[in-house]
Amino acid sequence: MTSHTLIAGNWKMNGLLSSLDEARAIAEGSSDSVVKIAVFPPFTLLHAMSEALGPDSHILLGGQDCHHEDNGAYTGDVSAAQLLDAGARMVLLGHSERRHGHKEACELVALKARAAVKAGLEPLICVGETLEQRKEGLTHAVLSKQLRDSLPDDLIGKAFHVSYEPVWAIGTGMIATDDQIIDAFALIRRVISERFGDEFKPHLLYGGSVKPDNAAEVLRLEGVGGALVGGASLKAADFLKIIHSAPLVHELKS
Ligand SMILES: O=C[C@H](O)COP(=O)(O)O
Repeated sequence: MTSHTLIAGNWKMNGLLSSLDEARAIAEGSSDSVVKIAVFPPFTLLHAMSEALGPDSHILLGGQDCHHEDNGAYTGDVSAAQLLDAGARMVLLGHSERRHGHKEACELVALKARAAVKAGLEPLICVGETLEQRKEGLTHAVLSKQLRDSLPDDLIGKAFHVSYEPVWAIGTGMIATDDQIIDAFALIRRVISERFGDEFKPHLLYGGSVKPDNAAEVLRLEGVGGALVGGASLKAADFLKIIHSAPLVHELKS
């Protein structure tokens, strides 16, 4: 069974209205690609980007986080329904910059995932170990716990994606080795199929220092269904090179 490769760009806290030109250039430069493409701009650009790309754009937009409640007195937060209203179809959850920077626990990520699917968004849930945890031989234990506790039962039968992002590979230029990625993906596939059944095969992405010059190698690895790209998604020229180096489809392994 095959699925379209998903290349997702996380702009993090980068981008002003003037950056919409990059989004337009990404759309124009990938109009003939069947690779699934997603961009996660900051909240401030979501609606403007949706308008700039138009209602029939092949670029899927997503929020970088959402609150777990539908609405209420949560200053500074954004609900899943508000993301949808602004043009999002997806939402990033459990990114390590939130798990570590904002001390978000797995249980909170699970509540957010529940709110996301309830609103009709596809969650892209991130998991990954720190360098210390890897050195201590805890990678499998950490990934298993994050997957077990961050993925609610509400995801059963819903479209969602998981990205393996070793924390030490994010923004460092130090991409994980092929063996490390293959090993982590085998574990992630096993935990997800134990939890949701063999039939269920979400997109599994790799994230962490994916660049135009290493994307093709990562994306050809067994079971890698796409990439979550940070820094190299900010410039259309770089992001397009990654999109064009991706296989159009990949095998879904059980
Ligand atoms: O969400 C994206 C990841 O954090 C990867 O970021 P990076 O490509 O800048 O290393």
